[in-house]
Amino acid sequence: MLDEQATARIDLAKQRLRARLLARRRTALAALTAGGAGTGAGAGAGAGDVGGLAPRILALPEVARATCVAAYVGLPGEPELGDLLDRLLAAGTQVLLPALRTDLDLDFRTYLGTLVPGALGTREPPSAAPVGDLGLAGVVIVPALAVDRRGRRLGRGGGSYDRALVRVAAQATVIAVVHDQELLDHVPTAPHDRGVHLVVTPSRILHCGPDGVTGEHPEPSTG
Ligand SMILES: Nc1nc2c(c(=O)[nH]1)N(C=O)[C@@H](CNc1ccc(C(=O)N[C@@H](CCC(=O)O)C(=O)O)cc1)CN2
Ligand SMILES: Nc1ncnc2c1ncn2[C@@H]1O[C@H](COP(=O)(O)OP(=O)(O)OP(=O)(O)O)[C@@H](O)[C@H]1O
Repeated sequence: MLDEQATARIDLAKQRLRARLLARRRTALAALTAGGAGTGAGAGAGAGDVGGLAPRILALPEVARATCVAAYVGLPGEPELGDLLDRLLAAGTQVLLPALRTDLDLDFRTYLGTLVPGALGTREPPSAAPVGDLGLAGVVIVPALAVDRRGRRLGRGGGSYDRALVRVAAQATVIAVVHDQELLDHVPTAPHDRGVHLVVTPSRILHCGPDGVTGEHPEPSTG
């Protein structure tokens, strides 16, 4: 266990980093909007990610073989996921999406093609959509503000995903999606923070382990 001072130091480091990363996303989004590129499908518009990450995520073997994938609906400033959710559905994959509860914990509901507005600017399956069991997802795709090469993840600060990821099966693959410049050398984390196995950016796919990157596509020397 960390003492109170150590925990406070980590929290402060996270808060500062979060503020910097969110400011950068806002600036990039403003520049994109000012440039007339539009805001994508109304959510998830990200600087320069035209076309989205869907094809590369769908081509991952872990995703291709999963019968149930938990994902999320993009928010403005996040990397553009394109039509990932609908393509998963079309492939016959069960898709679970988060619905934000008032305590900031997440329910996961089955995506059946419709979304309604949720809290804090999110969009979620309607409340009538069947609740899904996150423990049955073979792949869990999570949003992040930053990730490091060991798979340590910084979220928006609600602890939503830290709590949700506790419910994920041990053998599931957790994938974080960030912009290239949000792949950092070090992300401050506390013991409760849950790491990720794979990081997808608009130009790279990294496999992370406790000692750092264990594999990369494309290989750095060939890229
Ligand atoms: N795409 C996506 N979905 C997600 C998350 C996320 O980070 N990204 N979350 C990760 O945990 C949860 C939602 N948590 C959130 C936490 C804060 C804000 C937020 O700061 N929103 C803006 C706009 C608010 C509004 O429009 O009302 C803000 O408060 O300034 C949004 C979602 C679940 N779904
Ligand atoms: N498993 C948990 N159960 C209860 N509270 C938790 C849990 N994990 C984290 N928290 C609390 O949530 C708050 C935010 O945590 P943290 O800064 O790690 O969020 P984050 O990982 O950046 O955000 P998120 O998980 O929402 O993407 C902290 O006060 C933390 O104590």
